[in-house]
Formats: sequence, C-alpha cells, structure tokens
Amino acid sequence: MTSLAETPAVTGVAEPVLAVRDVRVTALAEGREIVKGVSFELTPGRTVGIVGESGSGKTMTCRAVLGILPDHVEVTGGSVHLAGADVSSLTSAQWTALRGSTISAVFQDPASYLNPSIPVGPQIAEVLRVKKGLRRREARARALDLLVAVHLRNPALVYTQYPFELSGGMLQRILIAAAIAAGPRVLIADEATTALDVTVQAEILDLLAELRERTGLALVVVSHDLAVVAQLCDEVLVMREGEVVEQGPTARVLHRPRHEYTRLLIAEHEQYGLDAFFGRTEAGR
Ligand SMILES: Nc1ncnc2c1ncn2[C@@H]1O[C@H](COP(=O)(O)OP(=O)(O)OP(=O)(O)O)[C@@H](O)[C@H]1O
Repeated sequence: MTSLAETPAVTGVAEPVLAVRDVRVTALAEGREIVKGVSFELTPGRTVGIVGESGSGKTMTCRAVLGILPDHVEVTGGSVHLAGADVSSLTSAQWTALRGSTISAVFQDPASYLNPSIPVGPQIAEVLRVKKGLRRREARARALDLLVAVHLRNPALVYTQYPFELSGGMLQRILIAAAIAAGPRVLIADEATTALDVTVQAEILDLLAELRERTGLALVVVSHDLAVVAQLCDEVLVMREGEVVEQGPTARVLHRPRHEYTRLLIAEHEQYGLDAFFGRTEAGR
C-alpha cells in the first residue's frame, strides 16, 4: 500500500503520467528526420497543446507516443515514459494492452474509426469486453453510462444506431466514449474537432475539459487552431518543420510570443478570425 507521505496530492509533487524527452522520428526510406527533438511532461489533469502548420510533425509526435508510427518510420532518439515505464522495450502485445487502458486517442474523421455495419453501442461495449474483461450485460450497462457521460441525448436510442445515422459531432462523442471506456490516464486529441462546425467544436472542447476535471485525465491536444489551444491547454509547443520553435505556458506564448513563427501563426489566426467574421456577416445580409 502507498503510504500517505508518498501520495502526490499530499506531497504536492505529481508524477508525470507522460514524459517525452527529446524524441526524434525518422522516415527511414528518405533518411529524413521528421520530428527533431520534442520534449514535454504531463501530470494528471494537465493539458499540453501542439500547434504548427501542416506537415510540421504534430501527428508523427503523437503516433510516436502511441507506438503507432507508419511502416518505415521509426523513433530514432529520445525516450517516452508512460506511467513511469519506458515504452521503447515494449512488445507489440504489451503495446496493445497499454493502448486504451493507459493511453488513448481520438482523431479527425470519427466515422472512419467505426465499423459502419455495427450499431455504435455494441462497438463501445466491445472495447469494455476486450480491455476490461466485462461480461456482455455489464459491458452494455457501462457503455450506456459512457454515452451519458459524453452528453448524448437519448443514450438508449443512440446505442442502437449505426454510424451513418449520427452527425459528425455525435460520432466524435462516440469515439471519445470508446477512447475513455477503459479509463486511460492520457488522451491524445489530434485535430479531433477540426471537421466540426464551431458550435459543436466548442461543445466537444467543453466535454474534454469536463472529463479532465472529473477524472484527472491528462490531455495532448493537437490543433492548427490557436483558439482551441488557448481554451484547453496549460502549455503549448509550436512546431515547424519537425522542430519545436517555441514552448511555454499557453498564456505567455500566445500573448508574448518570442519566436517570429509563433507571431506569424497568431497574425494568421487573427486575420482568419476576422475573415470568418466578415464572411458570416456578408452571408447573413
Ligand atoms: N508514412 C510516412 N512516411 C514518411 N513520411 C511521412 C509519412 N507520413 C507523414 N510523413 C511526413 O512526416 C512529416 C510530418 O507529418 P505530420 O503528419 O506529423 O504533420 P502534421 O503537423 O501532423 O500535419 P497535418 O496538420 O497536416 O496533420 C511530413 O513531412 C510528412 O510528409
């Protein structure tokens, strides 16, 4: 049993649940380094954001952390510690056991992660059967609880519906429910709200924040949208061409950017924000 003195809440020093140190990723066929030394730490209930233009290495960083890099792309430097364990020595069976139960992820385009010919409820129940060893009836009850937790109205009906019957926002809630089903400590959200309209996007971000507060989930949020990062993240990494050009507390980075590229991203965001606003008011006339 852990003594009280060792409990993080008592000592005030929470152990990082995810520690990424100087991670490098290389595309072996081209001999090109596509992630050039990324470092960050996450303690329970905290959120780190990764921003940067398309192709800057955000997704490859996440995939390195999740142990799901594409063929011929490998971690070639640094280390990833998940719940204190160095993941570099894990076998693929150990990775499979860890994914979902310790670390989980949601991506853009939720429909592509669901089986179109099976109702969504049983797909969540299946995660519970496989990852938590629940029996059919328990898994169904727990899956219904999860549909409630992600604020889907009429969960009993949604349980029986097929992916094509649900909106993009509802599908992303289903994916979040499946991702948190086995009680992971870290959730990676990679452009998870990008395809959704602004109102639904805000609801999903609120949901992630609520889950974080309620369960102590640690979040890694990847987005090209600075507003998403501003809303959710304690710390932000700004990436360009595989490199972290700036990193720090979100408020400092967004209000007092030190790197020229961060200033450019902020200027583009402001410009885009104005355009979107004027576009809407034009359309509204
Ligand atoms: N399977 C692959 N093999 C080799 N290189 C790849 C592969 N997939 C992606 N890359 C390269 O890795 C680099 C980083 O890509 P990554 O997907 O991490 O960028 P990103 O910042 O997530 O961009 P986006 O916002 O478009 O998703 C890019 O130069 C990309 O071309």
